Amino acid sequence: MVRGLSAREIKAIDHFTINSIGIPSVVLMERAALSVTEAVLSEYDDNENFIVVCGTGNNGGDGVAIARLLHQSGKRVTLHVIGDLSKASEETHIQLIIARHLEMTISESDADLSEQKPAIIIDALFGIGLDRAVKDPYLSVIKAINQSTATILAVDIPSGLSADTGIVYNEAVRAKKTYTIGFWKKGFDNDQCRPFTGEIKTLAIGYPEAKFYQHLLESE
Ligand SMILES: NC(=O)C1=CN([C@@H]2O[C@H](COP(=O)(O)OP(=O)(O)OC[C@H]3O[C@@H](n4cnc5c(N)ncnc54)[C@H](O)[C@@H]3O)[C@@H](O)[C@H]2O)[C@@H](O)CC1
Ligand SMILES: [K+]
Repeated sequence: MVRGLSAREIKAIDHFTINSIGIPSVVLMERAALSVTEAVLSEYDDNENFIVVCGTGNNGGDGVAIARLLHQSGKRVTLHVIGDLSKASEETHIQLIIARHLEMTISESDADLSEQKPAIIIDALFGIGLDRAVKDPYLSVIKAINQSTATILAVDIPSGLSADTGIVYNEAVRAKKTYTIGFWKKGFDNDQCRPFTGEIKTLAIGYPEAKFYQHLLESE
């Protein structure tokens, strides 16, 4: 079994893939979105309503792209973006422009998160960039997600969980299933994270084979 990687190792592989191999960041993001959307539709295609809850980092960017792809496949998609949009990453900013051009409505509040009867909520608030306890507005959104009756699916890692330790800082999304991007996270080996990750599926998104990035991995 391939060992789980730390957030630092994955970020180094991302940087190497983008800057030394030459696969643009938004291409990786689009491939991540395509892989998650395909996996979600293969399992939950009979669902009509989706709520995608996004942060402003690249995990959020994955989420905006997933929302757009679900929208284009004819699903009813409500897209929430939580946080200061002016601080959105470059890739997430691009995804938001695309979504707006496709006339998707983008809600910046989490008001109707629990009222609506969404069949599925997709958690794209935080990914491997989470490095501290979550505060409002994210904290109340995570609680609202966990209180909903929806099926909860996490993008890359359930928001609130440390990718390195598998431990919850203070609150985390309790997902039924986690679609993790590219690599198994070191924290997933900690069984305490199972109530938050649910079943984990690792999705390939075109990272180079291990021989190209072996030199970036911390020694065992
Ligand atoms: N091109 C790329 O680099 C790719 C990135 N991917 C996605 O990008 C994610 C990593 O994205 P980012 O590194 O932008 O980080 P995240 O999107 O995980 O987090 C966003 C930002 O939140 C801040 N933050 C951390 N803890 C916080 C807290 N408790 N409260 C408020 N803000 C907090 C950090 O500054 C972090 O940059 C992965 O999990 C994955 O989903 C994938 O799409 C693969 C390709
Ligand atoms: K997430």
